[in-house]
Parts: sequence; structure tokens; C-alpha cells
Amino acid sequence: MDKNIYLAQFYGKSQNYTNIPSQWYKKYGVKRGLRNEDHTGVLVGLTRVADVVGYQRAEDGQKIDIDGILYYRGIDIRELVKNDRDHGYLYEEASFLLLFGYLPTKNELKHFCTVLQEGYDLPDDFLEANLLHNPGKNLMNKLQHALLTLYNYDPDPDNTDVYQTLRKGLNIMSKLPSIACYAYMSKIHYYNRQSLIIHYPRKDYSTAENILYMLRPDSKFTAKEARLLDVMLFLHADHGGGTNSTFTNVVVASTDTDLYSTMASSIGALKGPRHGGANVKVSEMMERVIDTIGTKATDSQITDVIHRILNKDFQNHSGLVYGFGHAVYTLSDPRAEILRHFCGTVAKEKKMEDIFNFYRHFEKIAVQILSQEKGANMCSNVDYYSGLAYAMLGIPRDLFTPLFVISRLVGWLAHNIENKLYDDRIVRPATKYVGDLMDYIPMEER
Ligand SMILES: CC(=O)SCCNC(=O)CCNC(=O)[C@H](O)C(C)(C)COP(=O)(O)OP(=O)(O)OC[C@H]1O[C@@H](n2cnc3c(N)ncnc32)[C@H](O)[C@@H]1OP(=O)(O)O
Ligand SMILES: O=C([O-])CC(=O)C(=O)O
Repeated sequence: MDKNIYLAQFYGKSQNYTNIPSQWYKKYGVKRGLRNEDHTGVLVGLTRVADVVGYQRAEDGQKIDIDGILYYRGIDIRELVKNDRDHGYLYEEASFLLLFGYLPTKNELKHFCTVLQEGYDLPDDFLEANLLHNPGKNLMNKLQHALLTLYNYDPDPDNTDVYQTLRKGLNIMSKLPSIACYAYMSKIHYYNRQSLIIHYPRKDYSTAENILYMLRPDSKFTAKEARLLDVMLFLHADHGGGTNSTFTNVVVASTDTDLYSTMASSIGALKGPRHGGANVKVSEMMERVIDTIGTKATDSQITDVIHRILNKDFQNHSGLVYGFGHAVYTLSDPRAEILRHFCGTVAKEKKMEDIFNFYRHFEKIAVQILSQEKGANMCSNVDYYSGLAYAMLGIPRDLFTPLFVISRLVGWLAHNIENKLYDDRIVRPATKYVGDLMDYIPMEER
């Protein structure tokens, strides 16, 4: 008999012993998902790295929804993008700001970029031994694997001293773009039988320029393309201490484990489709929607397809309209606003206006329907337009979430360091035992 049948039987029977009725969570005052009754997050820390604002409190404590604002070290990200004078290192500048708490001078930024650029080279046999000989079918898992392997190349890998954490973290940030690009090349070479192309990163290039340089067979890109990718990396760099992958980082690091294990845990969290992995899901969902109703679809066709998604009758049956909703933002996610603007500008050049206009149309209707159906303001989030922006840059879907990792690594690092410096307690909340006490029954009497 198939052994799985036994397993299914044990599993079925277990429901009599393991069930926890949903009303008990309320009864015992459990904050599910670390959320308060009004869905806002439970306070679990203090930070000066970033602030994510989606609502205000009235004098009587009532939650008032507002347009979203994201601050990096107290500076509105819109100000940072607006004042970026096309120097091409916005992501590096924001990384400096997030890590050190102040805006770098020209000279400081130059030295900081030199530190990153000096770390671009991978250890001698790393590419051959770990990436080419060992292709991975999911690049997020491959990034975790590669990071855990970098541990072996560090002469003092378990040192979690704050300054060493900073140095190791910057070294990982330097190397991750080439690791991700090569992992992709290795994957398509092995699984898709495509030619293997390896371009070594250039030390005079920014993170964004190098990614385009390494990914494109002819290594060519325009300044406008590099700027768009630089902005993308900038927009994903941090999102406060409450976001799942950053909280994961802090939880894991609080055990004093090594930085490689900690970062690998955050990558695992970010991969999830309710979190960073949503950028892939949006792209798949929108492709399927466009295949089904076309870019010239009417309001009622879009409304119909959104209801099908909500009713789990379309695509992956999760019931989620990916790219919408957020734990903090209500009326708008400022990153989505910025990305919409950039996508609109680039769409014409890339002859993708039809698709961009469809995204706009779908977005307006999805926001209306979701807000009505769920009884709360819901907006498009950063993941809604990010895949479209990457597609405009010719970046493959496999790399959408890895690019999020490349960017967010600095946020994880900044919070990791902040927590080591000022909080430094093992994270250890409590759960209440709600099962019965049982007598042990000897085997022959069961
Ligand atoms: C970088 C990032 O991580 S951005 C987020 C990327 N994730 C996505 O785009 C996935 C789709 N969105 C979601 O799953 C959610 O909106 C999240 C995970 C982002 C936020 O979740 P929460 O804050 O827990 O949502 P919240 O509790 O306010 O949701 C209220 C209700 O709306 C539903 N809901 C929320 N978002 C969506 C959505 N996009 N589609 C359908 N239903 C949704 C929830 O399932 C919940 O339904 P219920 O009351 O029937 O259980
Ligand atoms: O804040 C969140 O919960 C998710 C998010 O947008 C991010 O991590 O960028």
C-alpha cells in the first residue's frame, strides 16, 4: 500500500488533537501576525533608520488614512529622488545615509563607492565551484546557498562584532550583484540550453550599471536605463524594522549567529509572494490577464477578471490581487507613485505604452474593488510596477526578487547593526499552551 495513505490518515486523525479554534486567539488576546485590532503593527522596537507612514492618529486615537510617505533617516524619499543630480549613484548614496545616518559629502560618497567597488571580485574559484557547477532552479534559493557558502571564504565568519558586521555586510553587498547575474546565467545555460555569458564587473561602475553590464550579452546600456535601475535599487533599499524580512533579520541576528545565516534567513522571507516575491506574481498575473482580455479591455472586462482573481478562479488560486494592499500604507505607497511616473516616461521609448496604460487602467479598478470589498483603503504597492520597470529594462523575471535582495541588503544591515548597538536582546516572545494535559498511555493499551 502507498505509504502516503498512512500519512494522510495520521494527518486526518491529528485534527482531533491539534485543532485551535480561531475564536481563542481573541479570547487570549493574541496579536495574530503581531497586529493590533485595527491591523496596525504591534510595537516591537525603536529605529532611526527609516519611517513608513500610512496613517495618522486623531486625538481620540482614531486611525486616519493618509497618502504614504517613506523617510530614509528622516528624509522623504521623494526629495532624495528629486535632488539626485543624475550622478548615477543614488542607491550608493542612500546606502551611506541608511548605514551612517547622514548624507555623504562628494568625497565621502566617492570613498564609500570605492569600498564597495574593491569588493566586487568574487573569491577565486567561487564562480566555477558554486555557481557554474551548481546551477539552481530558483535564484532566491541559489542566493541563500551562495551566501551560506561565502561563510567558508571568510577567515573569521562567526565574528558578530558591530564593526565586523558592517565590513562583512558591505562585502556581501559588493558581491551579490555578480552572484545573482551569474546564478541567472548558469541557470539558463543549464536548464534552458542557452549560451553561457560571463562579464566581469567593472570597478568604475555603480551597482546599477554593473547589473546591466553583466546581464546584457553586448554589455551595452544607456544612461537613462542605468538611472531607472539605480532608482529601482534606491526605492527598495529599506522599509523600516517592521517589514517581515527585516524583522526576520533582527530575530535571527539576536541569537548572535553569523551574518551569512542571518542574511540567508531574510532572503527566505523576502522570497514569499506576500512579500518581495509579489513582484514575480504581479508579472505572471498581469501577463495572464492581458492574454485573457487584451490591453484594450473595457472596465467591465477588468472588473470581471478581478472578481475571478478574488474568487480564486483565475491563475494561482490564492484569492490575492498581487501588487495591492499593504500592512502600513492605505491611500498610496510612495514608491509605487514614483515608479508609475518612471514607467510612464520610459514606456514610450520602449514602445510599451499599451501595456503601461493597461497597468494604469487595471490599477484604478483594482483599488476601487479591493477597497469596497475589504472595507478598507487599499492601494497599489511597490511590487505592482517594479516588474514592469524591470521588463522595460529587459531584465528577466527570474531576477526580479533577487534584485530586491541586492537592494534591501543594506536595509537589513542597517537594522541589524542598530539592533546590535541599542537593543541587543534575544527575541523571545511567548505563546500560551491551550492543549489538554494527557496521561501517558502504554503502547499495548492504545
Ligand atoms: C514589498 C512588499 O512586501 S509589498 C506587499 C507585496 N505583497 C502583495 O502584493 C501580495 C498581495 N497583498 C497582500 O497579500 C496583503 O495586502 C499584504 C500581505 C501586503 C498585507 O496584508 P495585511 O496587512 O495583513 O492585509 P489586511 O489584514 O489589511 O487585509 C485585510 C483583508 O484584505 C485582504 N487582502 C489584502 N490584500 C489583498 C489583495 N491584494 N488581494 C486580495 N485580498 C487582499 C486580506 O486577505 C484580508 O482579508 P480577510 O479580512 O478576508 O482575511
Ligand atoms: O513594509 C512591508 O510590510 C513590506 C514592504 O513594503 C517592503 O518590505 O518594502
